[in-house]
Amino acid sequence: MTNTELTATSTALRIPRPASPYQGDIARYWDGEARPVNLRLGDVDGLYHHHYGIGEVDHAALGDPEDSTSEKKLIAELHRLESAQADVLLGNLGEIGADDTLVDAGCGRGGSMVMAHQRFGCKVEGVTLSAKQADFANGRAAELGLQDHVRARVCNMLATPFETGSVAASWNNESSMYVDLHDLFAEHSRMLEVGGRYVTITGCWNPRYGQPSKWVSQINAHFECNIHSRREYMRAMADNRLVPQTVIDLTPDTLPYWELRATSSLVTGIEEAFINSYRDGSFQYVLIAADRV
Ligand SMILES: C[S@@+](CC[C@H](N)C(=O)[O-])C[C@H]1O[C@@H](n2cnc3c(N)ncnc32)[C@H](O)[C@@H]1O
Ligand SMILES: CC(C)=CCC/C(C)=C/COP(=O)(O)OP(=O)(O)O
Ligand SMILES: [Mg+2]
Repeated sequence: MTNTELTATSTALRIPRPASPYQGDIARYWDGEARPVNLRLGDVDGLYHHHYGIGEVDHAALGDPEDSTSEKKLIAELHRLESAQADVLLGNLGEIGADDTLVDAGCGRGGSMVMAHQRFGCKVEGVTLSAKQADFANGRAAELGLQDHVRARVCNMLATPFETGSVAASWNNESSMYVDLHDLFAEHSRMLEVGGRYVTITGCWNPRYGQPSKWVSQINAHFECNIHSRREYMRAMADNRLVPQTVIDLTPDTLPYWELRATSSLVTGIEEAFINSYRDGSFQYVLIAADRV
């Protein structure tokens, strides 16, 4: 059964059959996801993210914690830090023209895709396992009048429909912990043009710690994902003609986001695991930008 064959029950919706039982679980997970920490932040300006934030907290913007508007200000500040994260990723894609095509692998509700189009004026194609997310992202694109430039579809990022060598730049924003990295980078390498750019922002376990810590295991269980080590990223890129140009340890930049989030009413229970693993060095938040050679 290939990725493009359709299930009997979902033919009307043209949803491809998941490539594995695991991918079926992940599709169901994201179809059912509706955490206020994601929806209320997205409601701030209509950019819906499923990634975390970076940068210094603007304490002046938070105002007086006793004030009746303090929760609203806190939500706006967390959202600003999440959009700042996407801005940093997009800033590492290199020179992108309006005629280029970009691919967001594991696009979620599409916030980064809209930001990419607004920044470069180009076409942005996203893939997600979740039909609900793809519908949501396409709905937002239509509301913004961007349906000709921003499109999400239900598709396995390991077997995309994009032509070989047709993509100027592609990325994974907190979505590479759901797949085998060799398979993932082989597919990015295939779709990217020679000289094209690949960028990921991801959490990875630190080989210096030894093995995944209990906090990393807790994050894996919480999201049903499988966090890779930093070494695995480097090896799998090297094996697939992706040569790192920039590696940034964003761990110190993401801690303020987590410390702020831990004080909000929108906590989900996973904050302690991120804060402790970033502090004990067992887990790192990194950006890797690589050229397709
Ligand atoms: C944590 S969310 C990140 C969403 C988005 N990148 C963002 O920054 O808002 C993870 C995403 O990866 C997607 N995903 C996981 N495995 C996938 C696969 N094999 N193919 C396509 N998408 C996948 C999920 O459907 C989900 O949209
Ligand atoms: C850095 C790592 C390990 C990320 C794991 C992938 C993931 C679930 C990201 C955030 O999604 P989300 O925005 O839906 O999560 P939350 O509800 O916690 O904000
Ligand atoms: Mg979130």
